[in-house]
Amino acid sequence: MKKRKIILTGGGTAGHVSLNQALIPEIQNLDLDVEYIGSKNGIEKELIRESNPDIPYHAIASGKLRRYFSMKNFTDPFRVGIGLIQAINVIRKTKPAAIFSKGGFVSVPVVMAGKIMTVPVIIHESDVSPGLANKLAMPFADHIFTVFKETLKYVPAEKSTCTGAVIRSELMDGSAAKGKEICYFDNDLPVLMVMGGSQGSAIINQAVRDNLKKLTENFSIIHLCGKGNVDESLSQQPNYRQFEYVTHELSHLLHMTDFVVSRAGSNSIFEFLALKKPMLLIPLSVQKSRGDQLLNARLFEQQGFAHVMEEEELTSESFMQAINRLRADEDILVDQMTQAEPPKTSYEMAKLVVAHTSKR
Ligand SMILES: CC(=O)N[C@H]1[C@@H](OP(=O)(O)OP(=O)(O)OC[C@H]2O[C@@H](n3ccc(=O)[nH]c3=O)[C@H](O)[C@@H]2O)O[C@H](CO)[C@@H](O)[C@@H]1O
Repeated sequence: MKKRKIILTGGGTAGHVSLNQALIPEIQNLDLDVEYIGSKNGIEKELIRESNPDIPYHAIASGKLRRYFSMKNFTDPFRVGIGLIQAINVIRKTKPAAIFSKGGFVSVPVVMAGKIMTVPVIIHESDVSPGLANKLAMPFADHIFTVFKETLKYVPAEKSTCTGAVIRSELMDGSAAKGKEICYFDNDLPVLMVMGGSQGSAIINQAVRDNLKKLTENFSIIHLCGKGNVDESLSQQPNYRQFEYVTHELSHLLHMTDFVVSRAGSNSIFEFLALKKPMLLIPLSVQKSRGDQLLNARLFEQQGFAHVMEEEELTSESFMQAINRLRADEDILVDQMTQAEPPKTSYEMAKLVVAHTSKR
């Protein structure tokens, strides 16, 4: 008998893809097929091809929805229109039982196409405040899942559920010994991981490199610095390893990590929470974003899971002070994190998604 199928969509940054990557094998285990709609050149194409090469990937045209002036603002609506027609064609051919959208610009025409073709649409919002793409998609959605309960005040309550965070199961199964093999650190210093979100953060990279001598006297540093941001002149620096972006290695690196400095993207911070890593969060500022990371970070701080430093407060000196304070508060932070509600597994989340599919 032909299996029912779910179309997943989402892209632009890894934060809009990583949940989908985790859900794909679980949905397959629940005996449904999965196909993906993403953009032609976005990070989702690369990530899905690498983690789930067995599923069909349909590339559609997508336009960015900018809040600022750009000449592309005049051409991108046409691209969104083309994307909509392409998504309708994919849905017509594949006849999915549901569409699950993780957000990002490419997901908007897919969600609209789902509504037009009367396919149940579920959207997922990871941040406290919904992103622009999800805001546009909400009227077309049958159901909305949120990670934070605080998000329920920004979304239509009658069709929304707070599910809590979902953690990729492989992240829980890392090995510190394998992490040590990857980094070949030759000391017993505590390990500090620096992650500037999936794309790296110029301002955090600078703060680390400005303080590298002092930092490496006290820590071994794993620096996830983003594509194109490796500084080759530092490749021989003792106790310091740089990576543009890591995939399957991440679980091992996290298991050997004692402290984290990070942006405050929703997926990352819940991963650190699940693994009980004391974290210093430096969220993207309101000047550069809608302020979603600031809200995520402040909620973590209020619950005693994290320390927060705003970009505007970041100097070489304040950075070192904040790291020393993080180290001093290790036990208090770990204790609070131990009391946090455990995250959902990808399997539990996949079951929730499948429960919203149609019978066709
Ligand atoms: C600039 C921007 O738009 N940022 C948004 C984006 O962030 P971003 O894409 O950085 O998203 P998150 O921090 O939520 O997730 C990043 C994911 O990438 C993974 N990872 C990261 C580095 C690495 O080397 N390897 C790796 O696997 C992390 O483990 C995590 O699962 O989506 C988040 C979730 O909607 C938002 O909160 C952010 O505001």
